[in-house]
Amino acid sequence: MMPDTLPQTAPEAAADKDERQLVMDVRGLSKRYRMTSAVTRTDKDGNTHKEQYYQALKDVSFKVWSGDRVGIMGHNGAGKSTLLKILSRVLNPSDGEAFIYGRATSLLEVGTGFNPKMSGRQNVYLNAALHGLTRKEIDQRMDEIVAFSEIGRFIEEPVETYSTGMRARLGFSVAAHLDPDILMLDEVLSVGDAAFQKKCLQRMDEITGHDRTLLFVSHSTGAIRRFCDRCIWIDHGEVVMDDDVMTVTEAYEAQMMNVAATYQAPEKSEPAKDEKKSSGKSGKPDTASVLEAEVDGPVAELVTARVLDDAGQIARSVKIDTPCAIEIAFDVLQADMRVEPALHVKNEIGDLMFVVAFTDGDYPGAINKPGRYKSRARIPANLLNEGLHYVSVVMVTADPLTRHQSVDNAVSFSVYEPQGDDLARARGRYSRNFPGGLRPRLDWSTERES
Ligand SMILES: Nc1ncnc2c1ncn2[C@@H]1O[C@H](COP(=O)(O)OP(=O)(O)OP(=O)(O)O)[C@@H](O)[C@H]1O
Repeated sequence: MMPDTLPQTAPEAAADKDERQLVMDVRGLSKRYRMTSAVTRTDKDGNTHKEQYYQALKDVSFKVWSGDRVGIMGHNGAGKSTLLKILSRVLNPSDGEAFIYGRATSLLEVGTGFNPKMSGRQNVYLNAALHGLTRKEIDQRMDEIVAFSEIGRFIEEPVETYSTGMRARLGFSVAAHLDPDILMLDEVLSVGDAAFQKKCLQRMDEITGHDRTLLFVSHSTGAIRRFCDRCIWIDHGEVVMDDDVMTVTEAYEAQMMNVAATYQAPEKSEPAKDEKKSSGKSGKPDTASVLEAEVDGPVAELVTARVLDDAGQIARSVKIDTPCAIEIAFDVLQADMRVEPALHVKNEIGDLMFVVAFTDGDYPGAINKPGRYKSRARIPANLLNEGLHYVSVVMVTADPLTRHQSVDNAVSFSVYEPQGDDLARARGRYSRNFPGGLRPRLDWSTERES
């Protein structure tokens, strides 16, 4: 069993990290679920075996210090919710311990703890009291909790009449006003409507800004980057990485989503890899009216491609409000063939976002000499939407437009939105996820006319 309140002076509590207080000490947590019937499971090495028990967590250990904003991510069924349930004391571990030194509030507890027959208001009293607030403290916060939840007059109705979203809104509202030292949230952003998400996020900012601690379970690298500074990656019940948020989310995207910011042409003797198919006369171009090459021998060949950030460093992830560049090196192999590269940019579900033709007026290839050329195309800040982007490189010659080589998904990168100035990031006051492939920031000017 986990202590409800804290041993305030655990040995580790004195051994602060950067002078900060230890607020959570998770030691060797394991969880085995007993299955009602034996099931066949496939482990991460691809071996299948029959099991009566399912090991959802294996020897999970980590420490959290005050002010840490920890994202917990992993594939479906990785064990994230199981971990959060144990930390929220909704579930007992099979092995190990989790000490919490501070007042922890979990949306899980608050939301699932509602009594369906009681009104929203009664549930607020009940839940807030269960978390140690006095009647006077609850009275002081009640209006704010109700207003924040946007439940309106339904606050007097029984919770069983609420939609899932309303329940989640009230749950978050109570959790967020309990003044917790540690706030634990499980995909809160996926429930409730999108406008409410923004309020939750702002509130998370407010309440995590003052040395409060956040544990946030999510599938979304974007959400974790926005709200966390550290990330724990759980895979098949085990911690595979625990580091700063960019290091972990980039590694996650590289492994789980094949994001790769560099491309190197295969050795001549090797066939091209499937996922980065290099095609000459075969393969379909993304645009119509491009002729296939009819000349003898290769005309041009992509040698390397890289995604670079604003500082010229290789980048697998790029902030939405900073420019980046696609840099390619290519060989022109025949004289008098004015080779020009083009870029095709797709989003993570494979929709073509746009094609960029070659527009470098100073291109030395205009003199038609064979040789190696290096070219950079700069993608402006505030153009792409959040999410993954895959860049294919195509080598063409004009008149008639002929495609000589196309390297599908040569490089990829993710665009993410950190916290900060919404007006500078084309977000304005729009709280939802932006639909559409692009998210340009246009210059608006407004005058009063009457
Ligand atoms: N009560 C239960 N009995 C048996 N197995 C369970 C039970 N609860 C969860 N599991 C199993 O434990 C594993 C981990 O589940 P958990 O919900 O913690 O994963 P998760 O990482 O939160 O997944 P998701 O991202 O899909 O929500 C899953 O394989 C799940 O099927």
